[in-house]
Amino acid sequence: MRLLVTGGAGYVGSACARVLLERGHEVVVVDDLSTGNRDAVPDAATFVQGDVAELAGDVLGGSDRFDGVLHFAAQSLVGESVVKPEKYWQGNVVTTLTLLEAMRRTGTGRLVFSSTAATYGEPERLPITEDMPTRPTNPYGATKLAIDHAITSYANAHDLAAVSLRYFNVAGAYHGAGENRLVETHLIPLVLQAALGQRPNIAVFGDDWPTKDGTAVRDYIHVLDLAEAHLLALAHARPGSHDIYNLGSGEGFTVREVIAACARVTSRTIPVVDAPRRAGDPAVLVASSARAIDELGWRPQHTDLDEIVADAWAYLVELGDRSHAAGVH
Ligand SMILES: NC(=O)c1ccc[n+]([C@@H]2O[C@H](COP(=O)([O-])OP(=O)(O)OC[C@H]3O[C@@H](n4cnc5c(N)ncnc54)[C@H](O)[C@@H]3O)[C@@H](O)[C@H]2O)c1
Ligand SMILES: O=c1ccn([C@@H]2O[C@H](COP(=O)(O)OP(=O)(O)O[C@H]3O[C@H](CO)[C@H](O)[C@H](O)[C@H]3O)[C@@H](O)[C@H]2O)c(=O)[nH]1
Repeated sequence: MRLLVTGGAGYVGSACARVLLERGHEVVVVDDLSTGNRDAVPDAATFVQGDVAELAGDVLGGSDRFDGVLHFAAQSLVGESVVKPEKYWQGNVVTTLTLLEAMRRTGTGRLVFSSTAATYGEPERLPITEDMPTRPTNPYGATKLAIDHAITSYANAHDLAAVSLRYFNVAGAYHGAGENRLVETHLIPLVLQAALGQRPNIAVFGDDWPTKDGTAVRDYIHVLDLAEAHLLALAHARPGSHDIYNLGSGEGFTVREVIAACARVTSRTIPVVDAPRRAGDPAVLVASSARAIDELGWRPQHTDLDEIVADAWAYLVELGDRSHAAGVH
């Protein structure tokens, strides 16, 4: 297929672009490099630098038709979304509505959208299934939920073939695609940067959550397993239908367990400090991926936390001075 990958210079988008190319697809990446890196875009992809909201019409309307779009481009930091919600409503909802219109006008019929566990908010029970209430606890999750609703109505009214993948916490690395953001807020890369001495310590946000050690629980999914799910979703998408799938490894780890895994894998001492809870964070998020396993035939292969951390560590070590964090203290 000939595919538009928005956000293909970012962490997840660049890993998926690699896997799509490996399977023989043609990939055009549109990315404004606001949080992504030019050198993360695979050489075999065509790269167009700029804002999806401005470029989607022109790119999709070009002489060669696209078979589909994988839409990764987004603002995606929970904490930032609480203090700058306007950036999230504009950058996520308005941008995606523009993309959906460009797809409709150009007859581009297939969409795989990066939704999130953050659409559910604080779950009533665990693991989280797709039929549970969606009550986001932060603007980031609210914007992704609004987009999911918009996609459903485009599928119903305009025959869009759409799949939303609700990722839980993505981690690990694949062939040069890993987490290297200018402003890093995600737990595993921050802990590993502390292990490398690029940061003085890791702050644990809250030790009074209702969990086994008082720190928040998340479900970490390997970026390569996630990429495989995108390929399956592309093949599965049917006109007039919008299917939603949770994607996680199905096991929850506390922040302290993640730090312990990082210490094991790196054999380094990781200085830890306690800090207040982060605004907008739910206590526990653990996925049921049963629907993706049943309907997409998804088989996650890299669910072991130490393996996930080891891949992230190998990426960071190989990155060396090219890491944005190398100069940060
Ligand atoms: N990383 C996770 O744990 C996680 C979990 C759930 C969902 N997601 C979703 O997955 C997607 C990818 O996340 P990521 O972690 O790779 O983030 P990222 O910040 O590494 O990548 C996002 C990419 O999109 C680009 N971008 C943003 N807005 C753009 C715009 N308007 N036009 C063009 N390019 C734009 C950025 O430059 C960046 O390269 C996001 O939609 C995010 O909400 C991520
Ligand atoms: O320095 C830090 C960073 C994070 N945490 C904690 O570690 C856990 C994981 O935090 P991340 O920032 O790594 O990830 P989030 O769970 O906040 O969010 C991630 O997963 C969500 C879905 O679960 C979203 O989709 C979002 O895009 C993605 O960033 C949270 O409890 C957070 O409070 C710390 O204690 N210290």
